[in-house]
Amino acid sequence: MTLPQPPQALPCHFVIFGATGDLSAFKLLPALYRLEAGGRLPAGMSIIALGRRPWSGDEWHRHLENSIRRRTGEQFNARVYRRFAERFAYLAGDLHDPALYQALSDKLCADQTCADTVFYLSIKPSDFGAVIKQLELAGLNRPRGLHRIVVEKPFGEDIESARLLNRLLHESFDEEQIYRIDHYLGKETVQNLLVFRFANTLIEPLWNRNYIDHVQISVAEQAGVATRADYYDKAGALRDMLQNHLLQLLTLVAMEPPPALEADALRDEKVKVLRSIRPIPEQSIHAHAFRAQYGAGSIDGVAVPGYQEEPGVAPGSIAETFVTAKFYVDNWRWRGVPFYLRTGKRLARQLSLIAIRFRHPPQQLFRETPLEFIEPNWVLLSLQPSESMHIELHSKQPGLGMDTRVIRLDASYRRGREKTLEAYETLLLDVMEGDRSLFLRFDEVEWAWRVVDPILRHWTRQRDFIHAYPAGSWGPPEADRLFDKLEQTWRNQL
Ligand SMILES: NC(=O)C1=CN([C@@H]2O[C@H](COP(=O)(O)OP(=O)(O)OC[C@H]3O[C@@H](n4cnc5c(N)ncnc54)[C@H](OP(=O)(O)O)[C@@H]3O)[C@@H](O)[C@H]2O)C=CC1
Ligand SMILES: O=C1O[C@H](COP(=O)(O)O)[C@@H](O)[C@H](O)[C@H]1O
Repeated sequence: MTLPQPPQALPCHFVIFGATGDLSAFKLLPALYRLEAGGRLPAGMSIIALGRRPWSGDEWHRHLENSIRRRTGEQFNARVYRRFAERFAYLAGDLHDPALYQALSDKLCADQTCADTVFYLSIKPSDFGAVIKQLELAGLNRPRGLHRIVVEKPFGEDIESARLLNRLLHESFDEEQIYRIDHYLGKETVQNLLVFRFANTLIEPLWNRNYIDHVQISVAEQAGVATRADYYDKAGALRDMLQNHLLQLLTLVAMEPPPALEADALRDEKVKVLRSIRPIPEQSIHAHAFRAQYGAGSIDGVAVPGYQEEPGVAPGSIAETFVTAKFYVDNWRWRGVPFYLRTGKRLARQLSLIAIRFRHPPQQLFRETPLEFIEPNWVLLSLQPSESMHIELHSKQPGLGMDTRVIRLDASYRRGREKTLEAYETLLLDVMEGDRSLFLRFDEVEWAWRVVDPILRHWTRQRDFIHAYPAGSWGPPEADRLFDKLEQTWRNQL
């Protein structure tokens, strides 16, 4: 799946904006540590962590060590950690303040021979523009063509701001320097979806409206908003998850086989899917999208506060922590097949699952059992916590009668203790090696905004109401109104 890329030198510096935040603590720093442990970080590359907190170097290093220990547990290796920690310097400051960029420039330019830098924007989207402008004003984007900039999702806050952001980026960086990241594309389970579909002649002929009743894509989290309200309260689940991760999954389920497993060929096919999604008319948003916010409840028997009580959440906030939406891909393969997408925080269980439900057989062979009562076939692609793939079929129960039971074929791709790289390890390595294959092209982002923009506009007008669900549930039952048929219900387990 890798396109030949122009050779790019390994970077000398890796700069993280938002290094004190959640993404950094839980995903970026542990991924960099694992790359260090695997001997994959460029020798001599320094890592500059930028945060708002006025921390000393020691305070930063305590935070760094805690983050790594928390994620590595018994795998923590003190020798590797020492080598890793030596790469870091912490710079405190406000990212709107030119003084921060002066201090950064002093650090980066101290060694005149070593220039190539990765700038990683692990901050809220409304701050992306300010950082890009300040980098330009401080001359840190020069010489043009040299550095790389990684921009987290959501890329913008709606279609217009995404276009503006893209224009702004191109004023300072060439397209080859820009890495629009969606870490779901770095997950092996997600990449395996393409292999499952396009390397098996058994599957592909059934993968269409003639055999598939509907598709469900769920990303359910048990975690709440934690310390991320500064970002999340303005984003909400639609921008945070659905516009990017879930729509990317939808495109991979629905796309046509590309002419080659090459980055741009894949992107072209994904864009075709996004372009084929039927626009939701403003007057029927309520039948296609649903939002809600968690209230107090309990997760695994432990009481947890509601969203409104979380630190940093604005009083009376109507940010959605749960969203479900129904889309139709109006093309020859999929017309009439609903794609149900759902994601939420503080749900009953962590479950990221693509569940494909097949149609009932056309003939009622088992006279006592009406067709609607026969369990349909499912293909279940579980992304996490279990990384597995199952196909549910019917088989005869042993005995004299003709009773059937559901059997499951295990099509999981990982055997035993086989290890894989985590998404951020793969993607950070790609950035350092200059490989943009798994990163988004702007038209993908733009078309994805086109899909969700009508929902955002409608919700902005309805600023006064949001449904509620207790933490630890599967969301409000009212959300089921999106299903086209009574027999369609969410699949909440593998
Ligand atoms: N958390 C996750 O699991 C994932 C997050 N992302 C994306 O990563 C980005 C960041 O999210 P997340 O880490 O969760 O958000 P957080 O709110 O946890 O972190 C935001 C970071 O930005 C810094 N910051 C905010 N305002 C300023 C400012 N004015 N000056 C300097 N620094 C500032 C904060 O510094 P300080 O804390 O010191 O105030 C903090 O380091 C978002 O785009 C999100 O979509 C993507 C994938 C997963
Ligand atoms: O992008 C984000 O993703 C995480 C979930 O990522 P996962 O790899 O653990 O599934 C989500 O918690 C976060 O809100 C969002 O910003």
